Amino acid sequence: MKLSELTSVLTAALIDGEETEVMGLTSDSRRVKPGDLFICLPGHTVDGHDYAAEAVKRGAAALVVNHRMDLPVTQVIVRDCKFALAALADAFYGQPSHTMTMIGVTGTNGKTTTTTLISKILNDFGLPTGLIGTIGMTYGGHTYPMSCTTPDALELQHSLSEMSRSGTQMCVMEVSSHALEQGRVKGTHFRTAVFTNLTQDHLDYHQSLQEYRSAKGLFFSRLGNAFDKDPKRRKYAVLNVDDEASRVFSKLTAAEIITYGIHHDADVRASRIQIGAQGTSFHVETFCGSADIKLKLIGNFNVYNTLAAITAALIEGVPLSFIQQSLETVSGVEGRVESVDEGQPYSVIVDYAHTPDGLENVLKTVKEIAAHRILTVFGCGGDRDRSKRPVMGRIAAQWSDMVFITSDNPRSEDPEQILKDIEKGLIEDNVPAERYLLIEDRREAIKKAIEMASPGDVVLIAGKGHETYQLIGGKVLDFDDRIVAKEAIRGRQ
Ligand SMILES: CC(=O)N[C@H]1[C@@H](OP(=O)(O)OP(=O)(O)OC[C@H]2O[C@@H](n3ccc(=O)[nH]c3=O)[C@H](O)[C@@H]2O)O[C@H](CO)[C@@H](O)[C@@H]1O[C@H](C)C(=O)N[C@@H](C)C(=O)N[C@H](CCC(=O)O)C(=O)O
Ligand SMILES: Nc1ncnc2c1ncn2[C@@H]1O[C@H](COP(=O)(O)OP(=O)(O)OP(=O)(O)O)[C@@H](O)[C@H]1O
Ligand SMILES: N[C@H](CCC[C@H](N)C(=O)O)C(=O)O
Ligand SMILES: [Mg+2]
Repeated sequence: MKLSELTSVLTAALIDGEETEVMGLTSDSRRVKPGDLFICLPGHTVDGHDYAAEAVKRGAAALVVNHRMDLPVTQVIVRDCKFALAALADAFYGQPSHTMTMIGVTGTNGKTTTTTLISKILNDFGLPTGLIGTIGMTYGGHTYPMSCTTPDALELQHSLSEMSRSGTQMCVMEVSSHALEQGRVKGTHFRTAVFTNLTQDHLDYHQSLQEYRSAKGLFFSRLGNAFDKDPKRRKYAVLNVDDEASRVFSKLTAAEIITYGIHHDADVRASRIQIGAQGTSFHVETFCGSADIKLKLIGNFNVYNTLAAITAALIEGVPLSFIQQSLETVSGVEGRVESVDEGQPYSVIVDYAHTPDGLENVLKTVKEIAAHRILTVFGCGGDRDRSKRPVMGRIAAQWSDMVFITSDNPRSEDPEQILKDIEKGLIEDNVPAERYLLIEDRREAIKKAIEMASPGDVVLIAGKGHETYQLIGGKVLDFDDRIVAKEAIRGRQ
């Protein structure tokens, strides 16, 4: 593609240098191939401008910069390189989000679950639907790994173009607060933006809960308009009425607002909720009739995730009776309240709860189904929100009979210190020392919990869900809670 053709999407750009052919786009100097356009991004750790010379050495055909650099290549000078990246990626890959119907889901918890439910319903309905999120990217029956829950604009637009080329008509994706703040989804045209909930997380990155909420709010303020001559271009904001952040988001958006919830009046509202060890049932009243929903998923929080999915599917014109049937056949979401069953007389559940609210919700659910004691194994990620550690410690102790505090991706931090940060919450709450153990090695912690389980007990292993690794120092070690738990159960038998 000619540079001038590509940069025509940038209104206020100054081109300094000769016309050139652009073979590819990249914002990482280590990945530059001859003929690439290198976009210099100011990051949180380093500034991409400092790597422009390396990019040129590797054969970059031109640079996108926010100030002219003393380098012998054509330069596109823009005010905002991140905006330019999003606009150029969208144009270079042929505006793939315009060729598919895009549904995005944001919120602290429930994004993976809700996106999985929406894509299941739409695929069952015969609409080929792709999925992008924490577990990876799925379309056409294959799953591909992704770098982040929400990939950066380049990886995203490239992935969307592949998806679209394969005949995928719709795409459901998780939209993280990091992505919104960094403009990773700028240039992606969503029809529907879904909000699950907002509770504490990522306070390492966003300075306060207000800033975190503002980042989420960007999804709704950027969404677009409810009124368009073409019904396909109308925008919808699907909001959880029981979460107070929805009131803020409803004021930010020009899209049509459709609400769901349990405790307040909503367009899609659940009642008569029954939660059991085998599944959940509830009645739903919607703007398209009512139905009784039966799920194999357990937990009150999954009622919310399901209501969000029902609302998004109704917007796409899927009949409620069809949605009801499709939901009945959802077997579960990988690593979310997933049972590890080796025929043992106690239950073992692996879950991805890694926030205070997530942990409290899953523990409340376990409490409802546990015949006897609850033994919880969990930790907190290194290089992530430190303030959530004692809070999660307190919650774990409040809802469990025995707590095993252990490692969950310590990354560059000292694992022992993370365990101590969690323990502070238990000490402040005067939790007796015999009710918890600090075991740095996660394998040992899981083994110990399983050894201590009696018939009727539930061992909850939280935080890593579907993850198949443990990040320690700079190392990525193989680790899967489900496999380790199975080995421990078999070892005990
Ligand atoms: C905090 C955060 O989000 N960081 C992301 C950010 O990194 P950064 O700003 O530090 O980038 P940087 O290292 O300063 O580099 C700046 C620029 O220089 C370039 N560079 C850098 C070095 C070099 O040698 N050459 C070079 O060209 C880089 O490619 C980049 O373009 O931009 C990078 C490129 O897009 C991301 O990979 C990186 O995500 C890191 C890996 C990460 O861990 N992110 C997590 C926190 C995250 O995004 N999580 C959310 C999920 C959260 C949730 O909802 O639970 C997600 O969406 O996954
Ligand atoms: N609606 C919800 N409200 C509160 N907690 C939830 C909700 N849905 C799921 N959870 C809990 O949070 C955990 C993570 O769920 P899920 O993976 O769906 O969330 P996510 O938002 O995608 O997380 P991430 O930010 O890591 O991508 C689950 O294992 C469960 O314990
Ligand atoms: N998307 C979340 C996942 C956390 C999962 C947990 N296992 C951890 O590593 O902290 C994050 O990046 O903060
Ligand atoms: Mg997720």
